[in-house]
Amino acid sequence: MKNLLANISNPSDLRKLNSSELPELAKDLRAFIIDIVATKEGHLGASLGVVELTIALHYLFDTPNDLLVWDVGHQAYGHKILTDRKSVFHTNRQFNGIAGFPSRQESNFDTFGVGHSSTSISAALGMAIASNLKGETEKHHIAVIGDASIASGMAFEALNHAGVSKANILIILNDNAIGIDPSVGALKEYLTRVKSDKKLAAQNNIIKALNFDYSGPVDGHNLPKLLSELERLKKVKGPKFLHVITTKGKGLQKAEEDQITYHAPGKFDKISGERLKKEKSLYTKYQDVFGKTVLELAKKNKNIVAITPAMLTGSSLKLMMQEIPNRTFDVGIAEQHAVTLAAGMATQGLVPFCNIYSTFLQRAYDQVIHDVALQNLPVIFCLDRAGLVGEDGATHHGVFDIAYLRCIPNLIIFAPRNEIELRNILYTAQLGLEKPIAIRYPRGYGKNKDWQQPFSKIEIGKAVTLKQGDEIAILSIGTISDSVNQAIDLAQNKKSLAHFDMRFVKPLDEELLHHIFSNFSKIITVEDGTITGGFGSSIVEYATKNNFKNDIQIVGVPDEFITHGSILELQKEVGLDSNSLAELFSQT
Ligand SMILES: Cc1ncc(C[n+]2csc(CCOP(=O)(O)OP(=O)(O)O)c2C)c(N)n1
Ligand SMILES: CC(=O)[C@@H](O)[C@H](O)COP(=O)(O)O
Ligand SMILES: [Mg+2]
Repeated sequence: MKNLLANISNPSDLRKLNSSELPELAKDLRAFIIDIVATKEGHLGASLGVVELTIALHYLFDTPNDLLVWDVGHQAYGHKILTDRKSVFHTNRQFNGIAGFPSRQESNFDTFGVGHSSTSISAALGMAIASNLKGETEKHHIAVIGDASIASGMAFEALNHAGVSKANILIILNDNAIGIDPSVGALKEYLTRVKSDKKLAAQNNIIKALNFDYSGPVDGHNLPKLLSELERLKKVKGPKFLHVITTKGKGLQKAEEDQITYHAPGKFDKISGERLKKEKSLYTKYQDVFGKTVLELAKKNKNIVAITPAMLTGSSLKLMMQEIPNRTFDVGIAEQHAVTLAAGMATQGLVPFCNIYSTFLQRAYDQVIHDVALQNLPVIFCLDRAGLVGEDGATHHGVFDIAYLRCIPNLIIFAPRNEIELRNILYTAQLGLEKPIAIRYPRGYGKNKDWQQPFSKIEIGKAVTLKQGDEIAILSIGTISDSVNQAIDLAQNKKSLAHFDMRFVKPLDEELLHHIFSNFSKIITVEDGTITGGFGSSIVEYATKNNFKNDIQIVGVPDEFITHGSILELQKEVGLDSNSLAELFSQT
């Protein structure tokens, strides 16, 4: 059997095929995705689910002139392969390779940069309005959005606008009933009903009520049906909505059966789909330190509640969901709601642990300020994936949180040096701080086997001395202190280096700082967040305010967006690995 994909580099090649050949092409495309992701890793299930839809869209529409926007973009591997990137797809998400998400820098087929969800309808609507204003009335604008992503506030805001816009926009809802974890909420229940009750789709249809030409549900794996419905919609002007039903992981049995794991399964056998066994780590992931500790605390403190916006597995709050479901809330992709929900709970004496990846809290900034900090409500923000996250790249690095949180009054900011510190600050926070606190910790594993020690209370605003010295003071924050420790050992430096783990970005340990500034001529700050406005900046502010003239050097993430690659590669790139730090300390 000939491989149809072999002769296809871009949609112009694709459009030369007879439509009857497309199901065969779908098989080839799936096999290609599976083949590469099996060894190179990445997001799998979402792309497998939209293979037919991807082919149909590029076959029928005049991409890149017609504008196709993918929501999140983790499902766009097929799109990348069919748009000039087949030969480099093996570099997906790797350092110096192509990005894991659509990126305008990478291709003109990638009309909009994504990674965070629920932006596609707004972006496509903006493009459609621009086309109207330019008189390009025949242009098509298509947003492909998943069932979890469409439940987010931003997507609702865009639907509300699009429905009265008369813009030539087609919204395709790719409904597979799951996000990373199973989709939640009333919209999910409505969509489930629509799928089983065609009358409901035709009559009491909430999308129709918002002025869209609604069609569906359509089987998203049936190419002839998809093509004929898309052909029809191409001729309809104004806002249109196509409801497509797909199976996440389609075509790889294991991925269909275990959709949560196969969202991003790591390496697997491309034939059986079986995940390759990794050597079991002796250590625990920070997310599990959080998940296990919060569960332990919640068993004792009945006021504890926990919230996740759609990252039940990633945050490890699934542990608490399994045992205490009535106090664990997966609110879907709704970071803004998650924060204000926590604020409301706190007004009533509950103790909310609001777990949000550092990068996704960016979306709920006003809620943190206006709903939590301004009212001084004791919400406990747990910011997972802080620092460089690796292969997800620029859209996902949690490097801005220190800078964007540090300027907010009332907020305590803590970065644990290790698992024990994380455990103890979670314990301390639920004892009652009468203030909000943000606790930031990284992606991946810790380094202590026996972190499950008896709880001990952490004094707010108290730093610790990790190494005495008397010439250069190194001030670090969070888990980067490990690299600093190693660097101190490696440094070829005659000078005596002291190391302080400041722990709290806010409030700073001013007593210790006074001692440091009075006794060391040179101070180096090290953090895995942005240099601009971050922890180091807070030390410079302290020095200025107190009239200290010491030499201060800030080491951290430079003022640019950091690419994708392994965390170590990226640390090397920005000078935060132990060798780079050792070199710096040696030259000082
Ligand atoms: C603002 C934001 N919050 C959370 C995420 C993490 N995330 C990535 S994909 C995903 C699930 C998306 O589900 P859906 O839209 O249904 O697409 P599917 O994976 O099913 O194709 C989530 C929660 C994100 N990318 N952006
Ligand atoms: C696409 C997306 O936003 C998520 O799937 C993200 O990649 C999850 O990151 P973790 O693997 O760190 O949970
Ligand atoms: Mg989905």
